[in-house]
Amino acid sequence: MGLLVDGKWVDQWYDTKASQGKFIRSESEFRNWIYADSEYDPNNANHFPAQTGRYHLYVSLACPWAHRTLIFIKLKQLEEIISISCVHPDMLDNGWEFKKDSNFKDTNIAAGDPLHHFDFAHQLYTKAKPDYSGRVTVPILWDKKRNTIVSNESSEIIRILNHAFNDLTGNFLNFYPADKTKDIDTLNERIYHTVNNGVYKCGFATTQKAYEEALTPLFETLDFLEQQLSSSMFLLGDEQTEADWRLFTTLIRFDAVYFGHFKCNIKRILDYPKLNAYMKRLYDTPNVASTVNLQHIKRHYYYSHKTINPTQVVPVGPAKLFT
Ligand SMILES: N[C@@H](CCC(=O)N[C@@H](CS)C(=O)NCC(=O)O)C(=O)O
Repeated sequence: MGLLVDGKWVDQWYDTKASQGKFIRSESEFRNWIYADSEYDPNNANHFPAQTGRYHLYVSLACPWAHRTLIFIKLKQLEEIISISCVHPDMLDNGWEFKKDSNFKDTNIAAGDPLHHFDFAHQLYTKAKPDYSGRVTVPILWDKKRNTIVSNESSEIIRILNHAFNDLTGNFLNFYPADKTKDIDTLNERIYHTVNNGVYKCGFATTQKAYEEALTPLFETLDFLEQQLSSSMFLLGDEQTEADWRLFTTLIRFDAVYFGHFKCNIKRILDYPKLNAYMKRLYDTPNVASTVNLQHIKRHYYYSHKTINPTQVVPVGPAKLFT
């Protein structure tokens, strides 16, 4: 685990000393946008045009943020428009790596970097910006034409995928409809801070206080969501929205990883009847189950985070995720 400093790779774990043991996530750096023809402005350097075959999405099958983008590729039927490949689950001294490994083959997604044949994801960042300083994260949405990173911010990549390529795919499913944007944003805000990032705040905390300060709101939100789901199929009624998919990728990792490895162990998702049934409903959405790779998920967290799990032993359980 490390980061780039002025374009040079430095192997360094998260620094929590300056923040009283708290894990603080850094902001994503590449924040450009892809637009459909009618909205694209060629004079704006932050605009990229929606085109078939032009973009490549680098994901980790272990990563909940990258997982959102992969789910949107499936929901929006973008496989023929955007190519995809995945990194190796182990994120060690060199950060994310592209090495191919028959032990971690995914039947749905090719491994490696088919565009540049790089060894490490940090090489993509320095190709896009030679003096880049910051973390090297996935997902990475790459433009093959301008040879640069369009975006490395999953919340924005899913908004792009939700809309920009509609005319090319003919898929007009909208997970961020105009009449629900306020409610989605409100839910996203709470779920991001207390659940999506909340589990990381628990897991990467280096003081008891910082850990407990993250644990309490995490379970308050899970209790709230259990209530919320007592009267509807999805978080905002009987139609899926972006908020559901942002929550799903954390829920599906919870019992297998966050409960043990990140010490989020007041309750499992299995102990929440409504949340568990909801997670199964989302999992059963066509083409979604194929995006869930528990082998990559468990291996990544337990093997890569040596400060939390120095033996790197990966647990065998849980026996089941669904009731
Ligand atoms: N805000 C980013 C966060 C992405 C992120 O933190 N990804 C993790 C993997 S789960 C990562 O690549 N971490 C590497 C690091 O922090 O050095 C997003 O949502 O896209």
